[in-house]
Amino acid sequence: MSNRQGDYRRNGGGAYRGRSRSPDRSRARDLDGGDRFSGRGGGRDHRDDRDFRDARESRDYRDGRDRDYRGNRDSRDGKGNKDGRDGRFGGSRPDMRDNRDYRGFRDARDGRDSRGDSYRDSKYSRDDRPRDPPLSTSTQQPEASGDSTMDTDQSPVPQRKVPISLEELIKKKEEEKQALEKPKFLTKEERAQLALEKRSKEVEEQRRQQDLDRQKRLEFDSKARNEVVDNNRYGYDSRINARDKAERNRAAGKTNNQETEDRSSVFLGEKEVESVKKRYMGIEEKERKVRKRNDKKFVFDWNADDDTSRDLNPIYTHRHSAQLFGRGHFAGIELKDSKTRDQFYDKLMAVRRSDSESARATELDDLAAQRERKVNYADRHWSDKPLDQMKERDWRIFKEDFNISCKGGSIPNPIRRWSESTVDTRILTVIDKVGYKEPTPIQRQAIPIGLQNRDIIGIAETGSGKTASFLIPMLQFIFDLPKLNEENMVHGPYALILAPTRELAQQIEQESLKFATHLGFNCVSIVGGHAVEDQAFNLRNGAEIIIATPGRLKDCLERRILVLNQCTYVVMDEADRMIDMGFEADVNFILDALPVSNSKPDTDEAEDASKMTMAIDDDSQRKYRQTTMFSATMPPAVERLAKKYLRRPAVVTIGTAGQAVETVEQRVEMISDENRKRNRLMELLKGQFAPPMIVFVNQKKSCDMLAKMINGSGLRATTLHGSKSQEQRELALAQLKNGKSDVLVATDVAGRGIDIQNVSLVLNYDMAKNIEDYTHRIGRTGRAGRSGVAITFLANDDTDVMYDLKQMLMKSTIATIPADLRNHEAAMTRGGVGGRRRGGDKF
Ligand SMILES: Nc1ncnc2c1ncn2[C@@H]1O[C@H](COP(=O)(O)OP(=O)(O)OP(=O)(O)O)[C@@H](O)[C@H]1O
Repeated sequence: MSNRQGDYRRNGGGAYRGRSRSPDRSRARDLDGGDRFSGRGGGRDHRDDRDFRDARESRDYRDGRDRDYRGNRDSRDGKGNKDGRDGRFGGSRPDMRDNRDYRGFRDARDGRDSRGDSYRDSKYSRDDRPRDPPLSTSTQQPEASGDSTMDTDQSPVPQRKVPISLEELIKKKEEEKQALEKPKFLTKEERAQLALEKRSKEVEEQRRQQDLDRQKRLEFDSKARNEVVDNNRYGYDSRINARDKAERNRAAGKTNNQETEDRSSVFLGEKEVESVKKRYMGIEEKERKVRKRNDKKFVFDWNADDDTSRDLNPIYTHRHSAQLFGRGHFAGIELKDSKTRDQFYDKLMAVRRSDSESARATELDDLAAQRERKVNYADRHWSDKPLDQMKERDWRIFKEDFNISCKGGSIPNPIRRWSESTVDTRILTVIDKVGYKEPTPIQRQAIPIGLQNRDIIGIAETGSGKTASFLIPMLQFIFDLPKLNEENMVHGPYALILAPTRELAQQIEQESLKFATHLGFNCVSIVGGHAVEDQAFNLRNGAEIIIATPGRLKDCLERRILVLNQCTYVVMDEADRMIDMGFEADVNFILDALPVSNSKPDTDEAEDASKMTMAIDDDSQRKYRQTTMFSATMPPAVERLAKKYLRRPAVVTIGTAGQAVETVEQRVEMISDENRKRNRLMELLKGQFAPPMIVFVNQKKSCDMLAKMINGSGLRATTLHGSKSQEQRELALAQLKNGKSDVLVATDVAGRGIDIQNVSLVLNYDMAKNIEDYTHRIGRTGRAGRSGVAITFLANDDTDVMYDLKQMLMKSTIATIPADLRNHEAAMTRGGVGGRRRGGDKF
């Protein structure tokens, strides 16, 4: 055993060498173990002793944290432990590292000294294994040693503390430093412990800081209190007192709310307190006003007492109100008013003035009064002024009063009364006889224009007297022409009036006859439904005025029954309707049959009244042809006709073009079901309305059917539509006019121009196909200033016209729009059929 030990010892200092030379793993363990053994058994060997001490220290160290570290390191990256570098296990051979790894892992797991394990792993048996030296001392000897030196040092050596060398100390420190720098593995408990310590330190620091702050605040408060004593004389004491009081209250156990109220009342006004409460305490809110559909137009979200500005600021309680009197005066101040207020000064001045000064003052007063009289005179209403004193401003006001608007150059002033017009007195006499006291608006403006021989487009609401507005200038025009005789009557009439329907043509004839018979003029109507021969017979004596429907007139012209060689005055009544009915070609044919020698030039001369009223040439009395168009509606389709045949026309519009007359109350009922319509029709006809009444339908067969039904109910009904004979049509109208019928059931044939007195109700059993026809239909009532009612049954199919109808009802002040129509999808946007613009006005 000693030999073996000796062998080992000889190899002791060269552990590395021995290991490197021994690839065998078991041998390496032997060498390793031997090396360690000899090192410890070095006894007095200086180095060995140190080694021993190191080993002891190392063991102590290992028992502590290093063991964990080592175990961790070993198990983590498989590298050799620190002891290996000391040479005790040394070497970098992989086999050895494996061995160390295993040991390190086990150490970490068991928490035992790895050295013992190394011994166990060595080839030494239990008996041969050297004993561990006691930890407390370094003097114990190894159990065996093959070294002679050891043998000689058998006697106990007095213990001597050898100071550690400087190099080793540095090395040791270096190692410790490295160890500290390396990452340390901490158990969960240790980490928790560290976190607790850290937190407690933070809490401690916070408390310390709070104490410091509190201390500072107390110091500040006491300092401020001292200052407040000085400030009392400046009035700050009340605020401080309030705060003190609040503190006292708090001390006395008052509630927070009471306290806040007390404080608020000191600093804030009542309103402010309320608003603060509302903001922070959620005080109950006033209910917000919900605006109802039928409420007044302007509804505000606030009440008058919601205005807090008055209460908050005394400045606003006595507001200054601007003293402005009357508009139109300089700086808004009326001199008259200020004069009366200055009477005091006037009296004072009168007392103080000398005689000469008083005389001068009187003179000045007279001048002022004179000036005032002049101003007052000039400011008179147009109705108080003679014609020659009418100013431009007066005419403007006059036109505004009658809703007259004109387009075109050199438009003459309107007529205020019949006597002021330049119309022949014989005509005026007839006007008086007919009973037209005052001219209607369209007559006021269209007659003077017509008298200037200007072309006119006249647009005025239904029943507004358009017939007379073209008839009167026409009569005047004919007056200036040579009397019709045997010679010139073969050249045809002087004037031609075209109308879309026979009824309208005949009605115009009757109206014309009122005037013409008195004036000695002859009027003849040429309409369909009557024998051409009869009409030719009527023309045997010639006629100054012919009223015709385009179709029959064309027929007559083609058959040479009539010629238009001297026709110089042309009227197209309801021109839009003629085009609608497809008469445009016929109208063109007729107008082309007029002589071209007297057509007006398309220059500014056409607007020159002096030139247009004169004869074209000196040797004859021929005049320029005058062409006019009149209707209540004037859609753009008429523009083509107007452009071709009218020269520089003056466009006169009364009110808004296409608008229904304001005297008609329009009502709409949404009914689609036929049975309901019939029931409602009977209910209305037998209700509040007095005869005559007119019911409009869209189909001829509906006319007869409804008339039968109405007749069955006890009312007397008659019908008017295109399939009736002319006699039946005329009879129907005559019966309604003379009261033999109560109800006229008609198609649109009766929609235009038919003038029956006192029609109380127009009922659109079927809605008209377009808004123009609707306007004319409802215009059969409320004529010549009288009032009437128009009721329309609107079906869901009438989508094409809903938008225009809604717009028309909205414009009227006395119309009611049902919710069904107001909210109907088709009433929201313009519909229209075939791209045609509805209700438009080009002129
Ligand atoms: N100045 C007037 N004073 C009183 N009544 C008048 C006046 N002018 C016309 N009238 C009467 O007013 C009614 C309507 O006149 P007229 O038929 O000419 O109207 P309108 O505008 O042509 O109507 P519509 O557009 O329906 O054809 C007639 O009965 C007519 O006698």
